[in-house]
Amino acid sequence: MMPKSPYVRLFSVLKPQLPILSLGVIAEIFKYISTLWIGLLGVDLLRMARAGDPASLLIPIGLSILVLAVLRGVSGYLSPYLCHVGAYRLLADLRDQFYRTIEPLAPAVLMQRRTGDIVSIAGNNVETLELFFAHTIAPLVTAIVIPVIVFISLFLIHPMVAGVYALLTFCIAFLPKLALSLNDERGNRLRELIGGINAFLIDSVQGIREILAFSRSESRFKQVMSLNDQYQEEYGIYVRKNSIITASFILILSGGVIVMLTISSIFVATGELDPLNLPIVILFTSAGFASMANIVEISKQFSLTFAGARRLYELMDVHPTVRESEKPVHPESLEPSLMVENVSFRYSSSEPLVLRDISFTVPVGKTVAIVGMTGAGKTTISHLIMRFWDPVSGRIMIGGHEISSLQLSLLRDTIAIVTQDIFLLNTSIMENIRLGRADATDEEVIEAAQVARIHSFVSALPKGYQTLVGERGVRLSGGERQRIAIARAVLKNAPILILDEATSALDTCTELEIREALKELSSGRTVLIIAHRLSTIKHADQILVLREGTIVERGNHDDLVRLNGVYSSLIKAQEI
Ligand SMILES: Nc1ncnc2c1ncn2[C@@H]1O[C@H](COP(=O)(O)OP(=O)(O)OP(=O)(O)O)[C@@H](O)[C@H]1O
Repeated sequence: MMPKSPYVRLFSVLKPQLPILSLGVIAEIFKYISTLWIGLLGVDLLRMARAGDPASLLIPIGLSILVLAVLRGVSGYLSPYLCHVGAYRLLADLRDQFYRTIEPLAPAVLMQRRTGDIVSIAGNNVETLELFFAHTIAPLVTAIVIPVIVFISLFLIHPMVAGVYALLTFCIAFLPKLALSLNDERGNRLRELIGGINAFLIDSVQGIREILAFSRSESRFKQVMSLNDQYQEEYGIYVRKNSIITASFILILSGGVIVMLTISSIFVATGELDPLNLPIVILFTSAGFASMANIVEISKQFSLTFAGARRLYELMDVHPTVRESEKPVHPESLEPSLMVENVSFRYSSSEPLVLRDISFTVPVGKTVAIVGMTGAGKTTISHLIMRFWDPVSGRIMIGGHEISSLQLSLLRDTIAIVTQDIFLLNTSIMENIRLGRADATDEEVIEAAQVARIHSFVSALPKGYQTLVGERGVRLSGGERQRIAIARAVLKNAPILILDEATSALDTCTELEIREALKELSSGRTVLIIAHRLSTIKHADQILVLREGTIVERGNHDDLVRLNGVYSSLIKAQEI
Protein backbone atom coordinates (compact mmCIF):
# COMPACT_ATOMS: atom_id res chain seq x y z
CA MET A 1 0.00 0.00 0.00
CA MET A 2 1.27 3.47 -0.95
CA PRO A 3 2.07 5.56 2.15
CA LYS A 4 -0.35 8.47 2.51
CA SER A 5 0.98 11.95 1.81
CA PRO A 6 2.16 13.92 4.89
CA TYR A 7 -0.69 16.38 4.34
CA VAL A 8 -3.33 13.66 4.67
CA ARG A 9 -1.52 12.13 7.63
CA LEU A 10 -1.31 15.44 9.48
CA PHE A 11 -5.07 15.79 9.16
CA SER A 12 -5.63 12.20 10.24
CA VAL A 13 -3.79 12.69 13.55
CA LEU A 14 -6.18 15.52 14.49
CA LYS A 15 -8.99 13.16 15.51
CA PRO A 16 -8.39 12.97 19.29
CA GLN A 17 -8.23 16.77 19.59
CA LEU A 18 -11.04 17.45 17.12
CA PRO A 19 -13.54 18.70 19.77
CA ILE A 20 -11.19 21.34 21.21
CA LEU A 21 -9.90 22.36 17.78
CA SER A 22 -13.48 22.65 16.48
CA LEU A 23 -14.32 25.00 19.35
CA GLY A 24 -11.25 27.05 18.42
CA VAL A 25 -12.43 27.17 14.80
CA ILE A 26 -15.98 28.20 15.85
CA ALA A 27 -14.53 30.98 18.02
CA GLU A 28 -12.41 32.21 15.09
CA ILE A 29 -15.41 32.23 12.75
CA PHE A 30 -17.53 33.97 15.37
CA LYS A 31 -14.87 36.68 15.65
CA TYR A 32 -15.37 37.54 11.98
CA ILE A 33 -19.15 37.21 12.09
CA SER A 34 -19.36 39.55 15.09
CA THR A 35 -17.25 42.12 13.21
CA LEU A 36 -19.63 41.93 10.26
CA TRP A 37 -22.61 42.12 12.59
CA ILE A 38 -21.27 45.22 14.33
CA GLY A 39 -20.77 46.79 10.89
CA LEU A 40 -24.32 45.92 9.86
CA LEU A 41 -25.73 47.43 13.07
CA GLY A 42 -23.68 50.57 12.39
CA VAL A 43 -25.17 50.81 8.92
CA ASP A 44 -28.61 50.28 10.49
CA LEU A 45 -27.97 53.27 12.72
CA LEU A 46 -27.11 55.37 9.67
CA ARG A 47 -30.23 54.17 7.89
CA MET A 48 -32.42 55.06 10.89
CA ALA A 49 -30.81 58.46 11.22
CA ARG A 50 -31.44 59.13 7.54
CA ALA A 51 -35.08 57.97 7.82
CA GLY A 52 -35.57 60.06 11.00
CA ASP A 53 -36.56 57.05 13.14
CA PRO A 54 -37.05 57.60 16.92
CA ALA A 55 -33.86 57.87 18.98
CA SER A 56 -35.23 55.27 21.44
CA LEU A 57 -33.91 52.55 19.08
CA LEU A 58 -30.39 53.87 19.56
CA ILE A 59 -30.08 52.27 23.00
CA PRO A 60 -30.88 48.64 22.05
CA ILE A 61 -28.68 48.86 18.95
CA GLY A 62 -25.88 50.51 20.92
CA LEU A 63 -26.17 47.79 23.58
CA SER A 64 -26.12 45.05 20.93
CA ILE A 65 -22.95 46.56 19.47
CA LEU A 66 -21.41 46.59 22.95
CA VAL A 67 -22.35 42.95 23.63
CA LEU A 68 -21.02 41.90 20.23
CA ALA A 69 -17.79 43.80 20.84
CA VAL A 70 -17.31 41.96 24.15
CA LEU A 71 -18.11 38.61 22.50
CA ARG A 72 -15.69 39.42 19.71
CA GLY A 73 -12.99 40.03 22.33
CA VAL A 74 -13.84 36.74 24.09
CA SER A 75 -13.73 34.75 20.84
CA GLY A 76 -10.49 36.54 19.89
CA TYR A 77 -9.04 35.18 23.15
CA LEU A 78 -10.62 31.71 22.96
CA SER A 79 -9.69 30.88 19.38
CA PRO A 80 -5.86 30.97 19.73
CA TYR A 81 -6.09 29.56 23.26
CA LEU A 82 -8.12 26.48 22.28
CA CYS A 83 -6.13 25.91 19.09
CA HIS A 84 -2.85 26.05 21.04
CA VAL A 85 -4.08 23.68 23.75
CA GLY A 86 -5.16 21.22 21.03
CA ALA A 87 -1.91 21.73 19.12
CA TYR A 88 0.36 21.07 22.11
CA ARG A 89 -1.61 17.95 23.00
CA LEU A 90 -1.19 16.77 19.41
CA LEU A 91 2.54 17.50 19.51
CA ALA A 92 2.82 15.48 22.73
CA ASP A 93 0.91 12.59 21.06
CA LEU A 94 3.13 12.82 18.03
CA ARG A 95 6.34 12.75 20.09
CA ASP A 96 5.00 9.76 22.00
CA GLN A 97 4.11 8.01 18.72
CA PHE A 98 7.55 8.89 17.32
CA TYR A 99 9.46 7.37 20.25
CA ARG A 100 7.27 4.26 20.26
CA THR A 101 7.82 3.80 16.54
CA ILE A 102 11.57 4.29 16.54
CA GLU A 103 12.20 2.06 19.58
CA PRO A 104 11.89 -1.18 17.58
CA LEU A 105 14.20 0.33 14.95
CA ALA A 106 17.04 0.43 17.42
CA PRO A 107 19.82 -0.27 16.90
CA ALA A 108 19.68 -1.90 13.45
CA VAL A 109 18.19 1.10 11.65
CA LEU A 110 19.09 3.97 13.94
CA MET A 111 22.78 3.13 13.87
CA GLN A 112 22.79 3.95 10.17
CA ARG A 113 21.53 7.50 10.85
CA ARG A 114 23.29 10.44 12.40
CA THR A 115 22.23 11.26 15.98
CA GLY A 116 21.93 14.97 15.18
CA ASP A 117 19.57 14.20 12.33
CA ILE A 118 17.32 12.12 14.58
CA VAL A 119 17.44 14.82 17.27
CA SER A 120 16.51 17.36 14.62
CA ILE A 121 13.54 15.27 13.46
CA ALA A 122 12.29 14.57 16.98
CA GLY A 123 12.84 18.17 18.09
CA ASN A 124 12.66 20.86 15.42
CA ASN A 125 10.55 19.00 12.91
CA VAL A 126 7.91 18.02 15.45
CA GLU A 127 7.98 21.55 16.87
CA THR A 128 7.33 23.18 13.48
CA LEU A 129 4.11 21.20 13.23
CA GLU A 130 2.81 23.52 15.95
CA LEU A 131 2.42 26.05 13.14
CA PHE A 132 0.16 23.62 11.32
CA PHE A 133 -1.93 22.50 14.28
CA ALA A 134 -2.25 25.86 16.08
CA HIS A 135 -2.08 28.42 13.31
CA THR A 136 -3.36 26.74 10.16
CA ILE A 137 -6.52 24.79 10.89
CA ALA A 138 -8.71 27.61 12.27
CA PRO A 139 -7.55 30.16 9.64
CA LEU A 140 -8.02 27.54 6.91
CA VAL A 141 -11.64 26.80 7.86
CA THR A 142 -12.28 30.54 8.39
CA ALA A 143 -10.75 31.32 5.00
CA ILE A 144 -13.37 29.04 3.44
CA VAL A 145 -16.43 29.85 5.59
CA ILE A 146 -16.14 33.66 5.72
CA PRO A 147 -15.65 34.22 1.96
CA VAL A 148 -18.72 32.00 1.35
CA ILE A 149 -20.79 34.11 3.79
CA VAL A 150 -19.42 37.28 2.20
CA PHE A 151 -20.22 36.01 -1.29
CA ILE A 152 -23.83 35.14 -0.37
CA SER A 153 -24.33 38.51 1.34
CA LEU A 154 -22.88 40.41 -1.61
CA PHE A 155 -24.96 38.32 -4.00
CA LEU A 156 -28.09 39.44 -2.15
CA ILE A 157 -26.94 43.04 -2.51
CA HIS A 158 -25.90 42.82 -6.18
CA PRO A 159 -24.90 39.68 -8.15
CA MET A 160 -22.29 41.54 -10.25
CA VAL A 161 -20.52 42.83 -7.13
CA ALA A 162 -20.51 39.27 -5.78
CA GLY A 163 -19.09 38.03 -9.10
CA VAL A 164 -16.15 40.45 -8.98
CA TYR A 165 -15.51 39.50 -5.34
CA ALA A 166 -15.51 35.80 -6.29
CA LEU A 167 -12.95 36.45 -9.00
CA LEU A 168 -10.60 38.27 -6.63
CA THR A 169 -11.06 35.60 -3.97
CA PHE A 170 -10.15 32.94 -6.50
CA CYS A 171 -6.86 34.76 -7.23
CA ILE A 172 -6.03 35.00 -3.52
CA ALA A 173 -6.97 31.36 -2.92
CA PHE A 174 -4.38 30.37 -5.50
CA LEU A 175 -1.54 32.02 -3.52
CA PRO A 176 -1.04 29.30 -0.84
CA LYS A 177 -0.70 26.70 -3.61
CA LEU A 178 1.78 28.95 -5.39
CA ALA A 179 3.74 29.40 -2.13
CA LEU A 180 3.98 25.64 -1.70
CA SER A 181 5.00 24.89 -5.27
CA LEU A 182 7.61 27.69 -5.33
CA ASN A 183 9.38 26.37 -2.25
CA ASP A 184 8.37 22.72 -1.87
CA GLU A 185 11.75 21.27 -2.82
CA ARG A 186 13.60 24.06 -1.01
CA GLY A 187 11.72 23.22 2.21
CA ASN A 188 13.08 19.65 2.00
CA ARG A 189 16.56 20.91 1.29
CA LEU A 190 16.46 23.35 4.23
CA ARG A 191 15.28 20.64 6.61
CA GLU A 192 18.06 18.33 5.39
CA LEU A 193 20.64 21.06 5.81
CA ILE A 194 19.56 21.90 9.34
CA GLY A 195 19.57 18.17 10.18
CA GLY A 196 23.12 17.99 8.77
CA ILE A 197 24.27 21.02 10.78
CA ASN A 198 22.80 19.53 13.97
CA ALA A 199 24.47 16.20 13.30
CA PHE A 200 27.80 17.91 12.64
CA LEU A 201 27.57 20.00 15.81
CA ILE A 202 26.62 17.02 18.01
CA ASP A 203 29.44 15.02 16.47
CA SER A 204 31.88 17.86 17.15
CA VAL A 205 30.77 18.25 20.76
CA GLN A 206 30.96 14.51 21.43
CA GLY A 207 34.32 14.22 19.72
CA ILE A 208 35.78 17.40 21.21
CA ARG A 209 38.66 15.52 22.89
CA GLU A 210 39.82 13.96 19.64
CA ILE A 211 39.30 17.21 17.72
CA LEU A 212 41.50 19.11 20.16
CA ALA A 213 44.08 16.33 20.43
CA PHE A 214 44.49 16.23 16.66
CA SER A 215 44.29 20.05 16.25
CA ARG A 216 41.25 19.78 14.00
CA SER A 217 39.27 22.69 15.56
CA GLU A 218 40.05 25.09 12.70
CA SER A 219 39.04 22.67 9.95
CA ARG A 220 35.86 21.62 11.83
CA PHE A 221 35.04 25.32 12.24
CA LYS A 222 35.49 25.88 8.49
CA GLN A 223 33.26 22.90 7.74
CA VAL A 224 30.48 24.18 9.98
CA MET A 225 30.79 27.65 8.46
CA SER A 226 30.53 26.18 4.98
CA LEU A 227 27.36 24.27 5.99
CA ASN A 228 26.04 27.49 7.50
CA ASP A 229 26.76 29.41 4.28
CA GLN A 230 24.86 26.80 2.26
CA TYR A 231 21.94 27.10 4.65
CA GLN A 232 21.95 30.90 4.48
CA GLU A 233 22.09 30.84 0.68
CA GLU A 234 19.14 28.43 0.45
CA TYR A 235 17.22 30.39 3.06
CA GLY A 236 17.85 33.61 1.12
CA ILE A 237 16.24 32.08 -2.01
CA TYR A 238 13.41 30.75 0.14
CA VAL A 239 12.69 34.19 1.61
CA ARG A 240 12.92 35.89 -1.81
CA LYS A 241 10.37 33.49 -3.27
CA ASN A 242 8.10 34.00 -0.29
CA SER A 243 8.28 37.75 -0.82
CA ILE A 244 6.67 37.19 -4.24
CA ILE A 245 3.65 35.77 -2.41
CA THR A 246 3.47 38.75 -0.04
CA ALA A 247 3.78 41.20 -2.93
CA SER A 248 1.08 39.39 -4.95
CA PHE A 249 -1.23 39.38 -1.95
CA ILE A 250 -0.79 43.11 -1.30
CA LEU A 251 -1.37 43.81 -4.98
CA ILE A 252 -4.57 41.77 -5.20
CA LEU A 253 -5.79 43.12 -1.86
CA SER A 254 -5.31 46.82 -2.54
CA GLY A 255 -6.33 46.49 -6.17
CA GLY A 256 -9.30 44.37 -5.10
CA VAL A 257 -10.69 46.89 -2.63
CA ILE A 258 -10.35 49.67 -5.24
CA VAL A 259 -12.06 47.54 -7.91
CA MET A 260 -14.91 46.66 -5.52
CA LEU A 261 -15.32 50.31 -4.51
CA THR A 262 -15.31 51.48 -8.16
CA ILE A 263 -17.83 48.88 -9.30
CA SER A 264 -20.14 49.53 -6.34
CA SER A 265 -19.89 53.31 -6.88
CA ILE A 266 -20.86 52.86 -10.54
CA PHE A 267 -23.93 50.85 -9.47
CA VAL A 268 -24.78 53.53 -6.91
CA ALA A 269 -24.48 56.17 -9.64
CA THR A 270 -26.74 54.16 -11.98
CA GLY A 271 -29.22 53.74 -9.13
CA GLU A 272 -28.85 49.94 -9.01
CA LEU A 273 -27.36 50.04 -5.51
CA ASP A 274 -28.55 51.86 -2.40
CA PRO A 275 -25.70 54.23 -1.28
CA LEU A 276 -26.09 52.79 2.23
CA ASN A 277 -24.99 49.41 0.85
CA LEU A 278 -21.64 50.89 -0.13
CA PRO A 279 -20.13 50.65 3.40
CA ILE A 280 -21.55 47.11 3.67
CA VAL A 281 -19.80 46.07 0.45
CA ILE A 282 -16.49 47.53 1.66
CA LEU A 283 -16.89 46.04 5.13
CA PHE A 284 -17.75 42.56 3.85
CA THR A 285 -15.11 42.58 1.15
CA SER A 286 -12.42 43.63 3.64
CA ALA A 287 -13.52 40.96 6.12
CA GLY A 288 -13.49 38.33 3.35
CA PHE A 289 -9.96 39.30 2.30
CA ALA A 290 -8.77 39.58 5.91
CA SER A 291 -10.02 36.05 6.63
CA MET A 292 -7.69 34.83 3.87
CA ALA A 293 -4.72 36.98 4.88
CA ASN A 294 -3.62 34.59 7.68
CA ILE A 295 -3.66 31.52 5.50
CA VAL A 296 -1.66 33.30 2.79
CA GLU A 297 0.90 34.39 5.40
CA ILE A 298 1.12 30.93 6.94
CA SER A 299 1.30 29.25 3.53
CA LYS A 300 4.79 30.71 3.13
CA GLN A 301 5.90 28.31 5.88
CA PHE A 302 4.02 25.33 4.40
CA SER A 303 7.02 23.97 2.52
CA LEU A 304 9.11 23.89 5.73
CA THR A 305 6.26 22.44 7.79
CA PHE A 306 5.46 19.71 5.29
CA ALA A 307 9.14 18.93 4.75
CA GLY A 308 9.38 18.43 8.54
CA ALA A 309 6.31 16.16 8.48
CA ARG A 310 7.72 14.22 5.52
CA ARG A 311 11.03 13.58 7.32
CA LEU A 312 9.19 12.58 10.49
CA TYR A 313 6.95 10.09 8.69
CA GLU A 314 9.83 8.82 6.58
CA LEU A 315 11.58 7.66 9.74
CA MET A 316 8.37 6.41 11.32
CA ASP A 317 7.61 4.35 8.20
CA VAL A 318 10.90 2.45 8.20
CA HIS A 319 10.18 -1.23 8.73
CA PRO A 320 12.02 -2.55 11.77
CA THR A 321 14.46 -5.25 10.75
CA VAL A 322 13.58 -7.13 13.93
CA ARG A 323 9.87 -7.67 14.47
CA GLU A 324 7.99 -8.86 17.51
CA SER A 325 6.42 -12.26 16.79
CA GLU A 326 2.68 -11.94 16.07
CA LYS A 327 1.95 -15.13 18.02
CA PRO A 328 4.72 -15.34 20.61
CA VAL A 329 5.09 -18.51 22.64
CA HIS A 330 4.69 -18.09 26.38
CA PRO A 331 6.74 -20.88 27.99
CA GLU A 332 5.97 -21.42 31.67
CA SER A 333 9.66 -21.40 32.35
CA LEU A 334 12.47 -20.81 29.95
CA GLU A 335 15.43 -23.14 30.38
CA PRO A 336 18.56 -20.98 30.07
CA SER A 337 20.30 -23.08 27.43
CA LEU A 338 21.55 -21.45 24.26
CA MET A 339 21.86 -23.01 20.84
CA VAL A 340 23.16 -21.29 17.72
CA GLU A 341 22.53 -23.36 14.60
CA ASN A 342 24.05 -22.71 11.15
CA VAL A 343 23.82 -18.96 11.58
CA SER A 344 25.02 -16.65 8.81
CA PHE A 345 24.69 -12.90 8.90
CA ARG A 346 25.49 -9.67 7.08
CA TYR A 347 24.71 -6.14 8.29
CA SER A 348 23.13 -5.13 5.00
CA SER A 349 22.37 -6.79 1.69
CA SER A 350 25.17 -4.85 -0.02
CA GLU A 351 27.79 -6.02 2.49
CA PRO A 352 29.61 -9.36 2.71
CA LEU A 353 28.71 -11.99 5.30
CA VAL A 354 30.35 -11.29 8.66
CA LEU A 355 29.28 -14.65 10.12
CA ARG A 356 29.19 -17.92 8.17
CA ASP A 357 27.46 -21.08 9.28
CA ILE A 358 28.09 -20.62 13.00
CA SER A 359 26.89 -23.43 15.26
CA PHE A 360 27.48 -23.99 18.95
CA THR A 361 25.56 -24.72 22.13
CA VAL A 362 25.87 -23.44 25.66
CA PRO A 363 24.19 -25.97 27.98
CA VAL A 364 22.53 -24.76 31.18
CA GLY A 365 25.10 -23.55 33.70
CA LYS A 366 28.05 -23.92 31.33
CA THR A 367 30.45 -21.28 30.07
CA VAL A 368 31.43 -20.92 26.44
CA ALA A 369 34.05 -18.41 25.34
CA ILE A 370 34.51 -16.89 21.92
CA VAL A 371 37.96 -15.65 20.99
CA GLY A 372 39.45 -14.42 17.75
CA MET A 373 41.11 -11.58 15.97
CA THR A 374 39.52 -8.16 15.95
CA GLY A 375 36.66 -7.86 13.48
CA ALA A 376 36.14 -11.66 13.42
CA GLY A 377 32.43 -11.27 14.34
CA LYS A 378 32.42 -12.01 18.08
CA THR A 379 30.29 -9.03 19.14
CA THR A 380 27.98 -9.63 16.20
CA ILE A 381 27.05 -13.01 17.71
CA SER A 382 25.92 -11.25 20.91
CA HIS A 383 23.88 -8.76 18.81
CA LEU A 384 22.06 -11.65 17.19
CA ILE A 385 21.37 -13.38 20.50
CA MET A 386 19.86 -10.13 21.86
CA ARG A 387 17.89 -9.76 18.59
CA PHE A 388 19.29 -6.33 17.76
CA TRP A 389 19.48 -7.89 14.30
CA ASP A 390 18.15 -11.21 12.94
CA PRO A 391 20.35 -13.77 11.15
CA VAL A 392 20.19 -14.05 7.38
CA SER A 393 19.95 -17.83 7.76
CA GLY A 394 20.07 -20.37 10.55
CA ARG A 395 18.41 -20.06 13.95
CA ILE A 396 19.11 -19.25 17.56
CA MET A 397 17.26 -21.09 20.32
CA ILE A 398 16.89 -20.47 24.04
CA GLY A 399 15.43 -23.30 26.12
CA GLY A 400 14.41 -25.05 22.88
CA HIS A 401 12.45 -22.06 21.56
CA GLU A 402 13.52 -20.05 18.56
CA ILE A 403 14.26 -16.57 19.90
CA SER A 404 12.17 -15.01 17.12
CA SER A 405 9.12 -16.77 18.59
CA LEU A 406 9.66 -15.32 22.07
CA GLN A 407 8.43 -11.93 23.17
CA LEU A 408 11.30 -9.48 22.84
CA SER A 409 10.85 -8.35 26.43
CA LEU A 410 11.03 -11.96 27.69
CA LEU A 411 14.14 -12.63 25.61
CA ARG A 412 15.90 -9.50 26.82
CA ASP A 413 14.85 -10.12 30.43
CA THR A 414 16.45 -13.57 30.22
CA ILE A 415 19.84 -12.20 29.26
CA ALA A 416 22.15 -9.77 31.04
CA ILE A 417 24.84 -8.29 28.88
CA VAL A 418 27.97 -6.31 29.67
CA THR A 419 29.32 -4.75 26.52
CA GLN A 420 32.63 -3.14 25.62
CA ASP A 421 30.87 0.09 24.69
CA ILE A 422 29.24 1.07 27.97
CA PHE A 423 26.66 3.80 27.94
CA LEU A 424 25.95 5.55 31.22
CA LEU A 425 22.99 7.89 31.51
CA ASN A 426 23.60 11.39 32.80
CA THR A 427 22.20 10.66 36.24
CA SER A 428 23.42 9.35 39.59
CA ILE A 429 25.51 6.21 40.04
CA MET A 430 22.57 4.75 41.99
CA GLU A 431 20.18 5.22 39.06
CA ASN A 432 22.73 3.99 36.55
CA ILE A 433 23.11 0.71 38.42
CA ARG A 434 19.34 0.51 38.94
CA LEU A 435 18.96 0.40 35.16
CA GLY A 436 19.64 -3.33 35.68
CA ARG A 437 16.34 -3.69 37.55
CA ALA A 438 13.95 -0.77 37.95
CA ASP A 439 12.38 -2.01 41.22
CA ALA A 440 15.65 -2.79 43.01
CA THR A 441 15.98 -1.26 46.47
CA ASP A 442 18.97 0.93 47.42
CA GLU A 443 20.33 -1.98 49.46
CA GLU A 444 20.16 -4.32 46.45
CA VAL A 445 21.96 -1.73 44.32
CA ILE A 446 24.70 -1.47 46.94
CA GLU A 447 25.02 -5.27 47.14
CA ALA A 448 25.43 -5.43 43.36
CA ALA A 449 28.05 -2.69 43.53
CA GLN A 450 29.91 -4.71 46.17
CA VAL A 451 29.96 -7.79 43.92
CA ALA A 452 31.23 -5.62 41.04
CA ARG A 453 33.96 -4.21 43.35
CA ILE A 454 32.84 -0.59 42.83
CA HIS A 455 31.28 -0.03 46.25
CA SER A 456 34.38 1.25 48.05
CA PHE A 457 35.13 3.66 45.20
CA VAL A 458 31.55 5.02 45.23
CA SER A 459 31.42 5.27 49.03
CA ALA A 460 34.57 7.41 49.03
CA LEU A 461 32.96 9.99 46.72
CA PRO A 462 31.57 13.07 48.54
CA LYS A 463 28.07 12.40 47.27
CA GLY A 464 28.40 8.61 47.23
CA TYR A 465 25.77 6.86 45.15
CA GLN A 466 24.10 10.19 44.36
CA THR A 467 27.17 11.37 42.40
CA LEU A 468 26.22 12.36 38.86
CA VAL A 469 28.27 10.53 36.25
CA GLY A 470 28.10 13.27 33.55
CA GLU A 471 26.98 12.83 29.98
CA ARG A 472 27.89 9.32 28.76
CA GLY A 473 29.64 8.82 32.12
CA VAL A 474 32.53 11.20 31.25
CA ARG A 475 33.31 11.85 34.91
CA LEU A 476 34.29 8.21 35.43
CA SER A 477 37.28 6.25 34.20
CA GLY A 478 36.85 3.41 31.71
CA GLY A 479 37.38 0.82 34.47
CA GLU A 480 34.83 2.50 36.76
CA ARG A 481 32.27 2.61 33.97
CA GLN A 482 32.89 -1.04 33.29
CA ARG A 483 32.35 -1.97 36.94
CA ILE A 484 29.08 -0.04 37.00
CA ALA A 485 28.01 -2.02 33.93
CA ILE A 486 28.93 -5.24 35.74
CA ALA A 487 26.93 -4.11 38.79
CA ARG A 488 23.92 -3.57 36.48
CA ALA A 489 24.23 -7.13 35.20
CA VAL A 490 24.58 -8.46 38.76
CA LEU A 491 21.42 -6.61 39.74
CA LYS A 492 19.50 -7.89 36.72
CA ASN A 493 20.17 -11.41 37.91
CA ALA A 494 19.29 -12.95 34.53
CA PRO A 495 19.91 -16.67 33.94
CA ILE A 496 22.00 -16.07 30.82
CA LEU A 497 25.01 -13.79 30.96
CA ILE A 498 26.90 -12.34 28.00
CA LEU A 499 30.22 -10.74 28.87
CA ASP A 500 31.64 -8.93 25.87
CA GLU A 501 35.17 -7.86 26.78
CA ALA A 502 33.67 -7.24 30.20
CA THR A 503 36.99 -6.81 31.96
CA SER A 504 39.01 -5.16 29.21
CA ALA A 505 39.25 -1.73 30.88
CA LEU A 506 40.47 -3.02 34.22
CA ASP A 507 43.99 -3.11 35.63
CA THR A 508 45.38 -6.54 36.36
CA CYS A 509 44.66 -6.30 40.09
CA THR A 510 41.04 -5.19 39.69
CA GLU A 511 40.59 -7.69 36.90
CA LEU A 512 41.57 -10.51 39.25
CA GLU A 513 39.04 -9.27 41.82
CA ILE A 514 36.35 -8.90 39.18
CA ARG A 515 37.09 -12.31 37.78
CA GLU A 516 36.40 -13.75 41.19
CA ALA A 517 33.16 -11.78 41.33
CA LEU A 518 32.14 -12.85 37.85
CA LYS A 519 32.96 -16.46 38.73
CA GLU A 520 30.60 -16.13 41.68
CA LEU A 521 27.98 -14.50 39.46
CA SER A 522 28.43 -17.05 36.69
CA SER A 523 27.96 -20.09 38.86
CA GLY A 524 24.72 -21.81 37.95
CA ARG A 525 24.26 -19.45 34.99
CA THR A 526 24.71 -19.98 31.30
CA VAL A 527 27.57 -17.75 30.25
CA LEU A 528 28.92 -16.61 26.92
CA ILE A 529 32.22 -14.76 27.22
CA ILE A 530 33.68 -12.79 24.36
CA ALA A 531 37.28 -12.07 25.13
CA HIS A 532 40.51 -10.69 23.81
CA ARG A 533 42.46 -11.49 26.96
CA LEU A 534 42.75 -15.23 26.89
CA SER A 535 43.67 -15.33 30.58
CA THR A 536 40.00 -14.55 31.33
CA ILE A 537 38.57 -17.60 29.57
CA LYS A 538 41.03 -20.40 30.36
CA HIS A 539 38.46 -22.15 32.54
CA ALA A 540 35.58 -21.98 30.06
CA ASP A 541 33.88 -25.33 29.36
CA GLN A 542 34.31 -24.73 25.66
CA ILE A 543 36.31 -22.19 23.66
CA LEU A 544 35.37 -21.25 20.11
CA VAL A 545 38.02 -19.67 17.92
CA LEU A 546 36.52 -17.36 15.33
CA ARG A 547 38.33 -16.20 12.22
CA GLU A 548 36.72 -14.05 9.54
CA GLY A 549 33.24 -15.06 10.61
CA THR A 550 33.87 -18.80 10.79
CA ILE A 551 34.59 -21.08 13.74
CA VAL A 552 37.98 -22.56 12.97
CA GLU A 553 38.71 -24.35 16.26
CA ARG A 554 36.72 -25.50 19.28
CA GLY A 555 37.51 -27.34 22.51
CA ASN A 556 38.68 -26.58 26.03
CA HIS A 557 41.89 -24.68 26.78
CA ASP A 558 44.05 -27.80 27.04
CA ASP A 559 42.64 -29.36 23.84
CA LEU A 560 43.27 -26.16 21.89
CA VAL A 561 46.80 -25.68 23.22
CA ARG A 562 47.55 -29.27 22.23
CA LEU A 563 46.10 -28.63 18.76
CA ASN A 564 48.85 -26.06 18.25
CA GLY A 565 46.71 -24.03 15.86
CA VAL A 566 45.21 -20.51 15.89
CA TYR A 567 44.37 -20.53 19.63
CA SER A 568 47.81 -21.66 20.61
CA SER A 569 49.41 -18.94 18.46
CA LEU A 570 47.09 -16.35 20.09
CA ILE A 571 48.23 -17.61 23.50
CA LYS A 572 51.86 -17.37 22.49
CA ALA A 573 51.33 -13.85 21.14
CA GLN A 574 49.79 -12.76 24.45
CA GLU A 575 52.55 -14.29 26.50
CA ILE A 576 55.00 -11.99 24.68
N1 LIG B 1 26.65 -1.88 12.53
C1 LIG B 1 27.46 -2.42 11.64
N2 LIG B 1 27.23 -2.21 10.33
C2 LIG B 1 28.04 -2.77 9.40
N3 LIG B 1 29.11 -3.54 9.69
C3 LIG B 1 29.39 -3.77 10.98
C4 LIG B 1 28.59 -3.24 12.02
N4 LIG B 1 29.10 -3.64 13.20
C5 LIG B 1 30.17 -4.40 12.91
N5 LIG B 1 30.35 -4.49 11.57
C6 LIG B 1 31.39 -5.26 10.87
O1 LIG B 1 31.20 -6.62 11.18
C7 LIG B 1 32.43 -7.28 11.37
C8 LIG B 1 32.46 -8.02 12.71
O2 LIG B 1 32.39 -7.01 13.73
P1 LIG B 1 32.36 -7.41 15.27
O3 LIG B 1 32.19 -6.16 16.05
O4 LIG B 1 31.38 -8.49 15.47
O5 LIG B 1 33.82 -7.99 15.45
P2 LIG B 1 34.55 -8.42 16.80
O6 LIG B 1 35.13 -9.75 16.54
O7 LIG B 1 33.66 -8.27 17.97
O8 LIG B 1 35.70 -7.32 16.81
P3 LIG B 1 36.44 -6.68 18.09
O9 LIG B 1 37.17 -7.78 18.75
O10 LIG B 1 37.36 -5.70 17.46
O11 LIG B 1 35.40 -6.07 18.92
C9 LIG B 1 33.52 -6.23 11.24
O12 LIG B 1 34.05 -6.34 9.94
C10 LIG B 1 32.77 -4.92 11.38
O13 LIG B 1 33.35 -3.93 10.58
